Amino acid sequence: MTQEQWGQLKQDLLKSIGKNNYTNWIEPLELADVNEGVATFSVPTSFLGNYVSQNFGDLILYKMNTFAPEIRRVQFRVAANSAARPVMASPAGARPDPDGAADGSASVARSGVTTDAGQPQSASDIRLNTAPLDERFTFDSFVVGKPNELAHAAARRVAEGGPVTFNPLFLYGGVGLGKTHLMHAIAWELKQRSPELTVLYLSAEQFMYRFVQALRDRKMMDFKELFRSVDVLMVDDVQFIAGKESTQEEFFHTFNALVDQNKQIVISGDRAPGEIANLEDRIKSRLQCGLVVDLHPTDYELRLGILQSKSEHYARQYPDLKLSNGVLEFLAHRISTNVRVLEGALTRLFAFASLVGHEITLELTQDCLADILRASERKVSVEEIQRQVADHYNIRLSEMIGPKRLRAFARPRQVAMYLCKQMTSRSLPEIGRRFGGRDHTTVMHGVKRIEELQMQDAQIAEDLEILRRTLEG
Ligand SMILES: Nc1ncnc2c1ncn2[C@@H]1O[C@H](COP(=O)(O)OP(=O)(O)OP(=O)(O)O)[C@@H](O)[C@H]1O
Repeated sequence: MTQEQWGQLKQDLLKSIGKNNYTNWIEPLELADVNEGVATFSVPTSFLGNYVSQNFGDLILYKMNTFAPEIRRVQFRVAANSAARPVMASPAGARPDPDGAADGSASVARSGVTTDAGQPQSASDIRLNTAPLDERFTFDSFVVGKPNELAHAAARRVAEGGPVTFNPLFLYGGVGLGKTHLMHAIAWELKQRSPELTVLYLSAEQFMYRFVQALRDRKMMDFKELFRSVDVLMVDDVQFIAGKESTQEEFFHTFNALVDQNKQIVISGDRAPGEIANLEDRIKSRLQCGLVVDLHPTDYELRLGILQSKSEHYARQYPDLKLSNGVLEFLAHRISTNVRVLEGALTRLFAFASLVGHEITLELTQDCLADILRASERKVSVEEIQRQVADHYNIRLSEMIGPKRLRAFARPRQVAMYLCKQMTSRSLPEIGRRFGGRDHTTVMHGVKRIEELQMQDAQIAEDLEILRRTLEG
């Protein structure tokens, strides 16, 4: 593998991974040596090497193999003239610079956002496994609704910078409701508005990992200096330190030192501070000193908003794909677990539809997401739907299921069929059977008719909304 070939390969990588990734991660690499099937790259910082190894290692190896099939492995070494020093001995070495700049300074990183992913190390010369902030997690991409509006407003307030009004900001909520997203959004915004600030974002697990490492390497002074010299400290998933006494102790001192200096702290947890078991009382009370805000479980409107926003993104990515009316509504109704699951469902749906080159219809959605839908299925039965709809329209159950085609019965019947299709995972033939043994094409026609009507007829749209809410309990 020659330097010239590596040059060509870099151009190839630029096309595959985009300019930003290329500039941040590939440009700083130098091909140092290829020996006995191992290609060694020299990197300016251990962070960069570790990140590239994890995220692009396979791709680089794959592409190298097109020139040099004998290469079996790629590895990354911190350049001898760079600071190949323990990360904690020199905080700047721990700086995962999203701009990809080589870091040669020995003081605490300024104008940078420092992040840690908290995974174990993968190479002996790389002390910390760090990761940049997720580019997707910004305020722009965060959809605001009733359940998260307070948390969002508080996060915005902190992200504006300026005098610290509440310290700490404590964000909590269940799995996948946007805590990490908001933390990253604050960090991005601060970085943009006040590049001179040092913002340190890390998980509580990573805090512990660094602490333990510092103890082991007798670098506690450096550790303390790093954590006490930041302008903004953000610690994700604080519940992790529960039950870990020495880490709690150190966290407590760090916390106090920063509050004394009037530095902003943002913490997230999976529950309110007072409810985290095995967390020292003095820490609980410190965490409650500022503003504690809750990300509530999503409601239908928020889920729909998030789906709409994400599907706009996919529409740009897959411009030829059509999305039928009612699909997003269906998903927002049926998947109420958390946003992560909702996002995963949409990603799979678009990827699948683009593979088969088919419009995203309700049928395709149900096929493609059968497992997710089953897992989050509400216990609404066809019978319950029929009963509720009959009640709503003041007709008898026997009239709804019976053979009469009078409009006064037929329309409620179609509404009920539509709701069965939306709210249960029953197939069209199954639904047909439960509506007096009707054919699946009759059900399909009914479902289509209601899909059209709800766009044109406000009364039908309202009926559907009321019925859904009642059925969801
Ligand atoms: N309001 C929202 N608008 C847009 N995307 C959201 C929203 N809430 C959550 N998400 C997305 O859902 C996914 C999960 O969110 P996030 O990782 O922030 O959850 P979390 O609360 O930190 O979960 P965990 O407790 O598992 O750490 C992310 O991809 C995030 O972008």
